[in-house]
Amino acid sequence: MSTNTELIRTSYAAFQRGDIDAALSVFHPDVTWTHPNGMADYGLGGTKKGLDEVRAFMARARTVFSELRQEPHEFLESGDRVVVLGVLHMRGARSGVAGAVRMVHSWHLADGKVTHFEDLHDTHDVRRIVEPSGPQHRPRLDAPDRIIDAGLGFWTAKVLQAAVELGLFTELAAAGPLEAEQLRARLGLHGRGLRDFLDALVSLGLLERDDGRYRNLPPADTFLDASKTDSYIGGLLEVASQQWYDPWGRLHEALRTGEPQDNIPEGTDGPFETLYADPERTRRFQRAMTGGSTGSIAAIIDKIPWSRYRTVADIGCAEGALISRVLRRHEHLTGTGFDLAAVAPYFEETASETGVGDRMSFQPGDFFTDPLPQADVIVLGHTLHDWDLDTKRMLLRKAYEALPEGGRVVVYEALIDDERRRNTFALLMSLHMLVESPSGFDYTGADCLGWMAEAGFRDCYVEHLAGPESMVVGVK
Ligand SMILES: C[S@@+](CC[C@H](N)C(=O)[O-])C[C@H]1O[C@@H](n2cnc3c(N)ncnc32)[C@H](O)[C@@H]1O
Repeated sequence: MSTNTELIRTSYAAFQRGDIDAALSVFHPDVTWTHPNGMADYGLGGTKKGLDEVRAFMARARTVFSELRQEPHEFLESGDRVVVLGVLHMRGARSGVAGAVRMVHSWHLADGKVTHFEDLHDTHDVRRIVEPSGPQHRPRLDAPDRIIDAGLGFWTAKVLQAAVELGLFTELAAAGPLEAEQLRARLGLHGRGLRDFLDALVSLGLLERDDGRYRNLPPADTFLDASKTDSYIGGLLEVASQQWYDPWGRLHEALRTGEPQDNIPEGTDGPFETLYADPERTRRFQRAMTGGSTGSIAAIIDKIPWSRYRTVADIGCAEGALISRVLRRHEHLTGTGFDLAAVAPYFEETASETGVGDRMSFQPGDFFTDPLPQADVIVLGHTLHDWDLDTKRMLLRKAYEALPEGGRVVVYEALIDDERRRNTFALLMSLHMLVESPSGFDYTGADCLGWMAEAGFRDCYVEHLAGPESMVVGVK
């Protein structure tokens, strides 16, 4: 190994031990140290010159982060430069929120001393950790109008769901701007309430109206046009309307009895077998899962170091959105979708439509009775939350058994924040499990880190993905 890389490794090791003097001993007294400008709000951005300024920077960093750990993964050396790829694990001092952010460190050396260091990372991700009042945190209900708005939240929900179920956005995407009367005829509507319905969607920022003609705004065009299969999320709203709305109407009953409210007759099979007995509901559910996972999948494609791995298995893969999208971006990978046999036709459809069918295959199975498929990376998306604690732990144990040394498990879903006071969506998702499943519940990143450690995983971390969702990653 070259001396430059060795030198830098010792600096990381010293920093990890908290031995700042040793960490800085490899730096030239006139070193320049550059941090992203986006961190200037916390007194950290810009370029520092000389060891005193670097020490002051580190002291400042300790007031912003109560924990800061660098996990270097790759050292790429070229001449007098070393570039290090890795992950920064941090906890916001004020927020208490922990998370991980990808980092690129660029080191310049001359005569065995570091002359310039630059830390590159996405400051937007850091902001979510330092100031957790981002999209996960809904406005507090601190005024009568806000309380009423939240209490009547189902009005907005039903307008959105009806628009999706009627195919309004898909029609507008295909036909271009249409007058209310044209929409009435094309969608087979009565006409009463139509203008209010369309203008409500204008007020919500999904439609625009010019000279009496309605058109999709970009969010509706991208996410609610069913013909854009890669970005469509409306499947989730269809299921919300047709399957979840009624049971949620009996939330109070679920809280009284602890029983799910989805009308599954007692003594029938598990929730998924009952759901999959009906092909129409099965198809709808598959589309809903894809819709709900689209944002997180896009982030996972970038946030796992896929170049180090050759195979990926998605446990509870539904129609295969994750496998097909990861494989499309990372052409060296092959993937296995593992799910109940009833899901096979929908997975095969995805395989044939996405152009990566030769690299993805379906393995039917039941994770209660079968081992999981062997792969370098095993993904469990929105799967642990369906089940009780013993099953969650059992699935992580099985994932550990199926991975090679160095392989990764990736668990992703809406994680409740560790203090259980911010991520409203994740808390509501857990109530959704109450209403929809016999024993499921959502959990915090800290909970999952604990279960992973019990299963034997090391170097575990939590990283934000999209909206209210995060992933927990562990290495075998
Ligand atoms: C909530 S969905 C999540 C789907 C997908 N991973 C996602 O995030 O969009 C749970 C998945 O677990 C699958 N599943 C349920 N019970 C299973 C079992 N016993 N064995 C294998 N898969 C199962 C379901 O069929 C479903 O596809």
